[in-house]
Amino acid sequence: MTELLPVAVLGARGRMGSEAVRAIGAAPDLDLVAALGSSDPLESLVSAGAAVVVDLTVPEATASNVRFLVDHGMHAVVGTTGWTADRLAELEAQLAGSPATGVLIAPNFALGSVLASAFAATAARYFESVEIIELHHPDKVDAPSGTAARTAQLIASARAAAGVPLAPDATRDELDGARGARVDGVPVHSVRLRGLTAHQEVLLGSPGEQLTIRHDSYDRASFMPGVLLGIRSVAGHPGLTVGLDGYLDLQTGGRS
Ligand SMILES: NC(=O)C1=CN([C@@H]2O[C@H](COP(=O)(O)OP(=O)(O)OC[C@H]3O[C@@H](n4cnc5c(N)ncnc54)[C@H](O)[C@@H]3O)[C@@H](O)[C@H]2O)C=CC1
Ligand SMILES: O=C(O)C1=N[C@H](C(=O)O)C[C@H](O)C1
Repeated sequence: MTELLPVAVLGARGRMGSEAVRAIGAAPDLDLVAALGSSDPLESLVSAGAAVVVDLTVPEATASNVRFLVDHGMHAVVGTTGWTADRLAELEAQLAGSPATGVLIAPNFALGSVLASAFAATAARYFESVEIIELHHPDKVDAPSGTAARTAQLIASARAAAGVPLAPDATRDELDGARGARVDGVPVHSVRLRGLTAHQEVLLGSPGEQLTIRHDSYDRASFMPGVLLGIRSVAGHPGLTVGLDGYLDLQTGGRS
């Protein structure tokens, strides 16, 4: 008989955490050994024997949670937002002392979203203007979304590598926030609306044409295949991986 992989969830009673608990419970190769809420001690992960821990908590808690996991040699699959460049650098430094441990920081687990961000970064090299609109449920505590921030970073670095200048913008007189937040120079606009789940549009414009790359998560079920892929793959990817695309082959499968 093959051994089951012992998995724990942090934030297990939240919107994403409860969905992850269900998905892990239904997976024949995984064993849910702990499901922790905000007042449960992290030490119980050690006694439960968790090998992989999924963090779906809040931006204020996730960095210290992951620090604890790496300290205890547990692999981490993190969907929580709030991972600034400084926090990622600190985590990388910690992982250097724990070379067998894998951490996946995935701003978005939905395959369509990962693909949409990759398509947007490719397209952004060829268009004069680019802006992002992210749209979410109004219970979300952070803005802009982690996905939008990551997409903007991918777009900015693809444009910089291709020598594309900053998008033109003649705005001189602006009500604060009217042009959105700038993430690596890319304007990001956040909408919070009851009825929505998680949605994003990347608008790309050049003289006489526009391309819109849109992704919609209508249900948190959309994130679960990515969560399970992360759980099953993280031990095979020691060190830090940012973005589920790090575990996927996004090359086209076509023949030339
Ligand atoms: N990567 C992805 O695909 C996705 C990421 N998210 C992100 O996941 C995070 C959670 O989102 P939701 O589930 O919608 O939020 P939520 O507010 O429904 O759930 C968060 C849960 O974490 C708990 N919590 C807070 N601190 C904790 C701690 N120290 N230890 C254990 N539990 C703790 C809270 O009590 C709550 O139950 C957010 O950062 C969100 O942006 C959300 C959806 C998809
Ligand atoms: O809070 C959410 O709901 C989501 N958070 C993530 C983000 O901030 O990008 C992923 C997805 O957009 C849903």
